Amino acid sequence: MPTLGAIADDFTGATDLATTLVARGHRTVVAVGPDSITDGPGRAAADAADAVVIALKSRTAPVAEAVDSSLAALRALRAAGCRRFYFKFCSTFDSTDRGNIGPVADALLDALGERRAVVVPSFPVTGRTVYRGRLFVHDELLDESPMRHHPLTPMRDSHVGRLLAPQTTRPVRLVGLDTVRAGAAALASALDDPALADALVVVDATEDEDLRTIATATREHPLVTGAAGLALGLTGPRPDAARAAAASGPGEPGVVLSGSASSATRAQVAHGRAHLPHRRLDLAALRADFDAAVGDLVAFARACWQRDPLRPPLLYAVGDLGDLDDSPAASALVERALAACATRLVAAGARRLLVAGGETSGAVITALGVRTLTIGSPIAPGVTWARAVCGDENGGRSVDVALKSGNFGAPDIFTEAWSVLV
Ligand SMILES: Nc1ncnc2c1ncn2[C@@H]1O[C@H](COP(=O)(O)OP(=O)(O)OP(=O)(O)O)[C@@H](O)[C@H]1O
Ligand SMILES: O=C(O)[C@@H](O)C(=O)CO
Repeated sequence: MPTLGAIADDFTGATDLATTLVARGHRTVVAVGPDSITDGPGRAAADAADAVVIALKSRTAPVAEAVDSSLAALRALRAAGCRRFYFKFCSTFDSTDRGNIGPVADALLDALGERRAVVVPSFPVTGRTVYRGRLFVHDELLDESPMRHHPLTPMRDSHVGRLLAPQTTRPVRLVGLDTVRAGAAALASALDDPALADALVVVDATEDEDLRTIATATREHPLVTGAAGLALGLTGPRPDAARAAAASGPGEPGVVLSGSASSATRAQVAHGRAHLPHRRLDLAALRADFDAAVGDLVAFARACWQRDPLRPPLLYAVGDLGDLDDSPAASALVERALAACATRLVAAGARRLLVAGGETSGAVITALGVRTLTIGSPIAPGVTWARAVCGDENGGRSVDVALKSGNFGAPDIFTEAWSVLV
């Protein structure tokens, strides 16, 4: 029976957290939405796990919808037996003045009858650190990093407290690195200070050891919030937690579907364009005749498989920022198109899909009717292969999926990820 329940605000974040939990000794299942673990095989998978991560597509949803789905996830996790909870948001704090990090954290605290929670975006292995409340992405402050230009959540400040304050009804407080470095006991008593009793508390961390200290200091807190880094300090009961074997064999058809406009993905798209057969989504063609435009992309991918099964085609939405279309429906159109490509390509034989972008991954996995994901071979920090069973409407096929966060992975990930799939 699981004891740790996590709610991730997007799908790449869910597999990011799950891969860290597996590495730390938790048998972990990723469930697609709260309903996936209420009965059937999803329920059985949850019962056999130490940790369950529920993947939501709530990061950029309307606030009320994000709150409702997060509360539904909390109810499902409690019903499954979980006693501690982890709200996983993005390591670059992707959100707007309205939310959804603050409103979801507030709602989860209220539902648990709790008053305060730590807020820990730091994830040093991917370059995210927090010092004096400012979030850095490698050497740059968040608002000076390419996250400034994100199509859905442009990050125009780097002070986590200032980003969070307009989103929450609670006061926002900061606990600095000096307190963290004083050790878990000192940090625990600092967090128990009555001045922080009702607050969301942003905690500095620049190294993995800081995250382990924060995890130890908060081990009695029913709710923690953060990126995946905090899970480094959560030791599970099974150091040998197994990883799923691949569903597909080498040479079986694969595809890269990229809807991300993030800078790391743009470098990966550039590398992919140099080494893989590729096509960019044509938004005008999709608007004019959606089915025909998707049909062209699918036909292209199938022809690529026939020519060279070892070089998966790359279907991508953004090569450079000039490709971005700022009309309101463009992002939904791209998500719908890549999701339609995924279902049609799986029907045509695709067994391995590398998807770039959290929203994009949510659209693809939902369209495939996947209910649970089992973590397989790791690819890069925060990126892993996972084994998924498609819904009956997609033939119930088992496929391998890698859900890559927009800003994770080396430039050659689209060509190199396949070699670790065993
Ligand atoms: N050409 C385009 N014009 C407008 N919107 C686009 C275009 N291409 C992609 N998008 C949209 O941009 C959004 C990118 O978000 P997504 O979460 O998929 O990537 P990301 O933010 O880089 O990833 P992550 O959340 O994992 O960091 C998607 O909604 C996608 O549909
Ligand atoms: O924390 C991160 O950066 C990622 O897991 C993520 O949330 C990507 O969308």
